[in-house]
Amino acid sequence: MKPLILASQSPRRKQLLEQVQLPFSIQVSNVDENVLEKLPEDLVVSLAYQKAAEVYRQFPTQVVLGADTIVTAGGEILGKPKDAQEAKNTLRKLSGTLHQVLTGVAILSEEKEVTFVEKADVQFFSLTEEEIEDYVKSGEPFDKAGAYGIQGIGATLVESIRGDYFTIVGLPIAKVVRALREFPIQRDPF
Ligand SMILES: Cc1cn([C@H]2C[C@H](O)[C@@H](COP(=O)(O)OP(=O)(O)OP(=O)(O)O)O2)c(=O)[nH]c1=O
Repeated sequence: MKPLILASQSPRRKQLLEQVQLPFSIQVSNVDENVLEKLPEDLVVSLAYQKAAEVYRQFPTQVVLGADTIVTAGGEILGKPKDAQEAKNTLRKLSGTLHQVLTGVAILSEEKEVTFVEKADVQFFSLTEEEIEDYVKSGEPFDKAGAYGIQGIGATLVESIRGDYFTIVGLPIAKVVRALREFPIQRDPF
């Protein structure tokens, strides 16, 4: 049985793995996220794979989990905003729209590799300029794809969702746990 490593600096991903009581450690990967695949589905899987692969190269006897989340709206990929201006522009684009959140997952081990992508639809309320300004001032948008966090103040921007809530937060935890059952990890509480 092998230890599980989460190749992520995301506090949300850490929390979700803790929530299901899987023992794991964290090794942060340093992947250049500017790689541009044509399809959003390919892009998130490729980024998740690269994050996991970088850590797996250093710990080839363990099982490594990587993930990546992006938002797509009107054919555009909206990643993490670089500054307040970009955060505001992103939120203006999402205002009143139905958009998609995609999370790619990659699990690597000596025995096998699994990759998959999960999608959720999110309908935003129409946002006022004041609402956008206030939200950006809160600082919450900066480390988040699409410049919002549904698990935080961003919850007030969301009218409805279709799909797995946890895909939006950054890790479709049920599918991840199910996929991990195929791997020889140290302890499966289920
Ligand atoms: C849409 C949305 C995104 N996010 C977050 C999840 C991800 O952490 C982040 C997207 O950035 P990612 O590049 O997927 O992940 P990360 O840089 O935070 O961490 P790492 O690469 O080390 O794994 O956006 C939320 O927390 N809530 C949301 O509602």
